Amino acid sequence: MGEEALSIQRLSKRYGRRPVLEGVSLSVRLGEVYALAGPNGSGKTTLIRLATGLAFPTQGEVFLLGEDVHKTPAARRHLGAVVEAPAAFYPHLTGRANLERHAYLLGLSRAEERIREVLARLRLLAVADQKVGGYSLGQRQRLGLAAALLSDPKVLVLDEPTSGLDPEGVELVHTLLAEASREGRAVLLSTHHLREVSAYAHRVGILGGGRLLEEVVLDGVRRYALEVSEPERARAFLLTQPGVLRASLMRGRILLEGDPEAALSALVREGFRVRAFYPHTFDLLDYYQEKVAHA
Ligand SMILES: Nc1ncnc2c1ncn2[C@@H]1O[C@H](COP(=O)(O)OP(=O)(O)OP(=O)(O)O)[C@@H](O)[C@H]1O
Repeated sequence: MGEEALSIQRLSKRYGRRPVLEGVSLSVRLGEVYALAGPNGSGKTTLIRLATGLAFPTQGEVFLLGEDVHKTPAARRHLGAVVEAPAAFYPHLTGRANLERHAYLLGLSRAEERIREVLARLRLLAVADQKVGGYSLGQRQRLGLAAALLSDPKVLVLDEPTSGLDPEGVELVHTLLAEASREGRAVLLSTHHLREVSAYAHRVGILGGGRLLEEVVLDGVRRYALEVSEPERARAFLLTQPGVLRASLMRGRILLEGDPEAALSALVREGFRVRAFYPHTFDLLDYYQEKVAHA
């Protein structure tokens, strides 16, 4: 993971007397995808708008590659963003013409090739020369993403990029996010789709009551659950075995990190009865519901 690209520091926002965000700090590195989750009204969109410099905080700062986005408007040159769904386009212009206009406003010269590239990436070439007024919600959403990528930004900020998309569109966005990460971009996005988040995000921040309740690191480590006789003794035994990195007890089961085959055969050799053995997937949705319920 690269250097810190987006840094949100002690951000607070009030509307009138009503606090919407209170002292939220987080940062996203180059190559990292950070997903914001939280119930309706928890402040995700507000945070995203503040992060892009479109709204001003009551307190706190936002830095894009070291530049304060609210004090130095030029900091936004590092940024590609979709902050409303669907993004606003001229309905009487074609998708391509909308992107040409966007490129002109961004000051991009000789943008035709780049426009073709982002249209292809978002699978919009077939409708590129049709008026946006006739686009489906999903096509409009994808055009928003194409516009966000146009300037080849280091930082992408996306408010619910998969909302309104069909399963194929959702898959396309996931691929795009994974690519963005490989290309070294930093991505901050908001989402309600927690079961999918582990497919593309490195970290998830859970917002509740205007605060960042927790950050969950999705480290991609494979874990296995073992149901075995005498779990405590089996755990202690496993910890002595080569190839076992970690073994912990979780509601009567063993949670294992390490070589699953070596662990399994060692247990059987030692005479433990293994009743079940399966990949353990961290259930972010369960975890999230528990966090939000206790917030
Ligand atoms: N311009 C505004 N003026 C007054 N209150 C606002 C304004 N914008 C947002 N709010 C309030 O701030 C709170 C947070 O809203 P926000 O849209 O950021 O939440 P969210 O987490 O994005 O919700 P959702 O999941 O529904 O998109 C809400 O209670 C909302 O009513």
